[in-house]
Amino acid sequence: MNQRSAWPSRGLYLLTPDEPDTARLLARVAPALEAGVAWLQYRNKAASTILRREQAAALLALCRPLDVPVIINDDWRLAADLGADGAHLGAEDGELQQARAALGEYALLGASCYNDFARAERAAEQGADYLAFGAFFASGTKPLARRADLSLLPRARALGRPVVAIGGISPDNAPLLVAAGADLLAVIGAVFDAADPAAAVRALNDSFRTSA
Ligand SMILES: Cc1ncc(COP(=O)(O)OP(=O)(O)O)c(N)n1
Ligand SMILES: Cc1ncsc1CCOP(=O)(O)O
Ligand SMILES: [Mg+2]
Repeated sequence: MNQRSAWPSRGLYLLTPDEPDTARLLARVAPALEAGVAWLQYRNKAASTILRREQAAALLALCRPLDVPVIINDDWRLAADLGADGAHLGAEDGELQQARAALGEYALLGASCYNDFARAERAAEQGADYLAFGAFFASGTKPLARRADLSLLPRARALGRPVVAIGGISPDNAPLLVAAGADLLAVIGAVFDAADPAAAVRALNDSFRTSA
């Protein structure tokens, strides 16, 4: 798509749930997008290679007209093949420099930094566009996720990249994270398990207005 500087660097970073049915995935994501999402990550830890390709392509088609960037979790090769807007790499997901070479200078590349500031410094040096920390709270989606301390967020701002917080984020605890320095809140369950996902998106977005 276009230049990453054109995308917002503050707001809700919505991650998809492990939804096996592509039509239903789109039907679940669309109202959330309407309610206001800064970035979307395609994440499906249960899908086959074929299904991930189908779902990622379908989400790209949905998001393009809305100018919402689509970032592919785990698999920068799939992101490159589909011309997605970026990729998110954790500790097991390959090298940032290889992803950059494949995806180009305008791709949004994210790195999981867990609770590890030194890892964030290295990721920034290696070209990550944003740095993700967490889990800050108990996550129903990923119960065994490493936990992170809130004190990382103000420190991470010094690295000069958007700071993403993840893990058990809800409208109740979101203002804490924003006040501590998170630029983007990465969320799955609080939106997709909510009775009214669009209302949950609006409530999460409110935390950027109520916090300093
Ligand atoms: C924005 C964001 N932050 C962290 C993660 C977690 O990445 P990873 O540690 O590779 O774990 P999985 O998501 O692959 O289970 C993420 N996906 N997005
Ligand atoms: C992928 C990931 N990494 C740390 S927690 C988590 C899951 C986030 O989902 P939820 O918002 O439902 O806790
Ligand atoms: Mg991963």
